[in-house]
Amino acid sequence: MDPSHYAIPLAPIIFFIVIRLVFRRQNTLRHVAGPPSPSWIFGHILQLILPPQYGDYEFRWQDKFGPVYRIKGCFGEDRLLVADPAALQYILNSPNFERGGAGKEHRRMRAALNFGFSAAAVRRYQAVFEKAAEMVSEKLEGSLDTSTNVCPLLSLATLRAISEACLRYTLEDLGNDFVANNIEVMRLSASRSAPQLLLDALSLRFPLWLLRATAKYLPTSAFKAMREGRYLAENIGHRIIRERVDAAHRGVDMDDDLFSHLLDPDVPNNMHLSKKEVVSQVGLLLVAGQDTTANTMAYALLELARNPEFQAQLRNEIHSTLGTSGGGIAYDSMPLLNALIKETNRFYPAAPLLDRVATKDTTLPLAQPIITTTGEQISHIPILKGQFLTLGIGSYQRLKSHWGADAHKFNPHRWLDGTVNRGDAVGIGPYANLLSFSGGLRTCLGWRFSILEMQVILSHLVGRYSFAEVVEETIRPTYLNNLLPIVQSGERAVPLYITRI
Ligand code: HEM
Repeated sequence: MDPSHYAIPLAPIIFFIVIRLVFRRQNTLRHVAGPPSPSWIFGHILQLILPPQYGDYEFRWQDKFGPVYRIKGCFGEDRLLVADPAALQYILNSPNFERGGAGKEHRRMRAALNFGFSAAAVRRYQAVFEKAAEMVSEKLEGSLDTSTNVCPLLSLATLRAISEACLRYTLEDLGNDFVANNIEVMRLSASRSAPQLLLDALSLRFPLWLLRATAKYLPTSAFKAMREGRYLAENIGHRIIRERVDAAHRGVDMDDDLFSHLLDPDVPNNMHLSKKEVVSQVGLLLVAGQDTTANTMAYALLELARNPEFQAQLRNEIHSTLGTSGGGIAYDSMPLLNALIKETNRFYPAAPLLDRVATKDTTLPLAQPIITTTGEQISHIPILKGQFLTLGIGSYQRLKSHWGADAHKFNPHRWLDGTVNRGDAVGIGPYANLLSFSGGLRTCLGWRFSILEMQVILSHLVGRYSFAEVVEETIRPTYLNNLLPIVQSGERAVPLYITRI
């Protein structure tokens, strides 16, 4: 690729960064301890985002400096890496920190979308998840007793589940172009080139509007596939609107469907979305809910393959529960299944790093005081408006103080033997004191959806098949927008030997 292709889109970004650096205020983080910076241009960003395996540096820094420390962003910028539970709790629940996007608009969108993600709404999707699980097992039948990459199958299942539950569309309704492009986006997300990764690292620093404007013109294949994906998702959005409006005119009852609700003229004003906003929700839902859940399930199957004893115990639990349930399965009452799902979310959070920027001067409370480089012990850190913070969700979920001395080990038993139920943890996040689904004002809307989907699909698969590791493959959890399982070839894959029970 000719480097001049990047020059035009990068010029405004560099200009923006230089202006910010020139006009920055006195740094309140200068006495917070942290690792020495390896480079002025990249700071710690490459070590944080692109280590050989996710967490290689981050977890060592946490051991040395504690759950809050200073790192360098690009071009000498100071950033705070935060994994302290009280500080995370404060940031996630405070309007003084944003991720981008207007607060009021965001609250309105959440209120509108929440209709499709309440506990009652999600219970109604169980049959959809069961059909998605059936689809995976039908496809597996063709590749038993050989090494099979479960990632694409699980991605197709989660795409199908969101589409059927939220849009009332089958995969065929989404169209071949959409499904083929979706597979391409998934493939490219695991094989981005160094300039694309650098751009990602840089993009943490500039506002969303500038990123969007720039991304429009980037000539890389990943951005092209993403643009195509957005275009196709918008077409689906327009089609949904046409069909729902038409159905409403014909007096057809759309039966509590999310998108009919979003388009209902009688919904209260504070939840009303314009047609343009409704269209944009289609792409958001398909992207937010597909690979996050698919990768989490792939990691769960991988860990079961590594631990045949736990796998056999879980299979017994599944068989005995399915045998006695008479159809209405109480997934929440299956201790081993839920311990597996919790531990997988703890160990492999789909979004291990989240970024926030302070919208006001404020003070960050700490659960665990820190010693500054001047030897002072502090339990609060002043934060200036405009300060970037990186929320170390992955690091928080490895705190020995919270999860036990073996926090760096995958061990579902910690959820069964009382290690994490001592009651001294700060109540944080929507699920099991984990922050995999974020928390506070931007808590994942689909967390209940995702948990039930995983419960249904994993118990269906583990009940029918046995999973074994492909020993010659090394799988590296790698942070490429999502925590992806990457094999030696650079592909996103969890290859497993699968046999019928
Ligand atoms: C294992 C599965 C999942 C994980 C780990 C996950 C994680 C997350 C995280 C961390 C965020 C917040 C990002 C931030 O604070 O910057 C988020 C937001 C969101 N998620 Fe999920 N998610 C999962 C599944 C789903 C599913 C299945 C759906 C929908 C069907 C969904 C829909 C959303 C939406 C709409 C938002 C935006 C919420 C907002 O901005 O207020 N997610 N998710």
